Amino acid sequence: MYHVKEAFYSLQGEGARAGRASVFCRFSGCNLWSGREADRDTSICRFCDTDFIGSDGQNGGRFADAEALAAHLCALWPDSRGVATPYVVFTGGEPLLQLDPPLIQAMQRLGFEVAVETNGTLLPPPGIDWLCVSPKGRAELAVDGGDELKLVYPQAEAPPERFQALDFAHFCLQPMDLTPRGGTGTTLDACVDYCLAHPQWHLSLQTHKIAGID
Ligand SMILES: C[S@@+](CC[C@H](N)C(=O)[O-])C[C@H]1O[C@@H](n2cnc3c(N)ncnc32)[C@H](O)[C@@H]1O
Ligand SMILES: Nc1nc2[nH]cc(C(=O)O)c2c(=O)[nH]1
Ligand code: SF4
Ligand SMILES: [Mg+2]
Repeated sequence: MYHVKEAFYSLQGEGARAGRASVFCRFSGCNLWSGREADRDTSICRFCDTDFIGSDGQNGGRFADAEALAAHLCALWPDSRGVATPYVVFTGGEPLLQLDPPLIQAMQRLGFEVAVETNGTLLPPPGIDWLCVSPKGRAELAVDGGDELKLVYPQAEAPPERFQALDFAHFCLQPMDLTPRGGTGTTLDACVDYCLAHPQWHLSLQTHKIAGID
């Protein structure tokens, strides 16, 4: 059984593939935070901008098997008449608590490229087409390579230097949105300064928030 908080069609807002049309599947639950505000300040990950509790969001629900969830997600992709490869982004919550080879293969049989956004604490199943890892300072990293390392910056316990020699094709620095913790704005200026001083790192803005889309 897969537990899905919500699913929607939008543009990938972040990272090296920002701007690409994508079906998002947001799984319920995370291993680094319960999702309850009362637990935020004592959790391993404390800056999360996402509600991933339950399965009550848009197009959310519980799905008995990979075929049922794959068909549900496929129906969110527009008729692109073969000119654009369908793209699904599995996120959460922590998607690697639930994503398995049958679901990856079911999406690929339907013609989708499969992307994942993970906190990097769990080993990914085989077959993922685009792996984005976003390390969290208080959590041990279990993944040492992938397509994209997307670090939310700054995190006192996760300086970029710790990750720069890992086996990733893209290194992205993403400003921390401070509003989930009751602040205002983002840490954009600090990210700009770091990327200027360390050209290995590319700036990743959360462009969906700028565009006002999901
Ligand atoms: C909500 S997480 C879900 C996937 C996975 N649990 C993870 O952490 O990568 C999706 C992405 O949003 C990033 N993110 C979460 N809260 C953020 C914030 N306050 N500001 C900027 N990025 C944030 C995460 O680091 C991750 O790259
Ligand atoms: N548009 C959009 N792009 C995203 N990229 C990663 C997201 C996530 O929450 O994992 C996300 C999201 O929530 N919305
Ligand atoms: S690991 Fe990801 S989903 Fe979990 S609390 Fe942190 S940012 Fe949110
Ligand atoms: Mg998001």
